[in-house]
Amino acid sequence: MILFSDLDGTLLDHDDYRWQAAGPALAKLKAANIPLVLNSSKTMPEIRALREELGNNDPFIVENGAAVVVPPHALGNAEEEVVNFGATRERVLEVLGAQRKKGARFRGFADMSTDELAAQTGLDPAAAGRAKERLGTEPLIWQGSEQELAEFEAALSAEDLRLVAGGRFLHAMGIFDKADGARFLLNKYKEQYREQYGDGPVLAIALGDSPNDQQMLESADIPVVIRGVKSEEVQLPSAKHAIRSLKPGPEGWNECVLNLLFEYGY
Ligand SMILES: O=C(O)[C@@H](COP(=O)(O)O)O[C@H]1O[C@H](CO)[C@@H](O)[C@H](O)[C@H]1O
Repeated sequence: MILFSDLDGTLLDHDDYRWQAAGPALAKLKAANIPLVLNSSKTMPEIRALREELGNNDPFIVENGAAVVVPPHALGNAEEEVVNFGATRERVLEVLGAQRKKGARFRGFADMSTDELAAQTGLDPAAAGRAKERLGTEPLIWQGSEQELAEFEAALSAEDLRLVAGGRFLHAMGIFDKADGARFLLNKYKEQYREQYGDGPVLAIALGDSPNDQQMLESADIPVVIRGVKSEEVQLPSAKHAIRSLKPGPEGWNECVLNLLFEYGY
């Protein structure tokens, strides 16, 4: 069994970013040696800081799938490996700049000071600084009309970029998503398990709360939609053993993961 989890609004509370309500399920996963792959639109420095807090040593996926990081000693790697997907942030910012010149109205992380971003998100200034260290995506607040947004999306698409909605921001990025990173790691885990234990099913569970989690949820064997500000916009893949949490954020995460662990005999 492998878990892929979104962060904001899923493992972390939407407002105060705390994960502690998920403590019991996190402890049980660790005791059972089940990998927990953090898969978020957050940046590499943000996720590194959280992994340290959680004592998590598993691979992780940053910026909506812009890069996968396999740490040393995971999946047979001696050294850290970073695999990049899609466009670079320079390319994203270049296209956004050109759109702004044509009249698109938005405010992105690159336009905000650390203090402004902290005020906007409720992150403390150090954490807001880590959120600004991006490599392949640009979160933004749209300030134009719905009609202008549709035109903006079409213009990005002509440049092989797209917009994906997180809980707070729209993310301008290349043509990749959280599912690409999850599939990449799942295949690596399957190879490793085959070598260690022979052929056998590996159950992939994915937890998320927003439209930017849709593809990751669809690619999992068990999609778990955590209740949150945008979770009604997430479609449950009907052919699967899908779950919606009753409680929001880390409380819902805790309940669903404990139930699944029990159901699968852990
Ligand atoms: O768009 C958003 O609401 C969140 C979504 O993050 P998840 O993919 O849900 O972990 O991500 C952005 O905002 C966060 C602060 O609220 C930052 O920490 C992230 O770096 C940024 O991508």
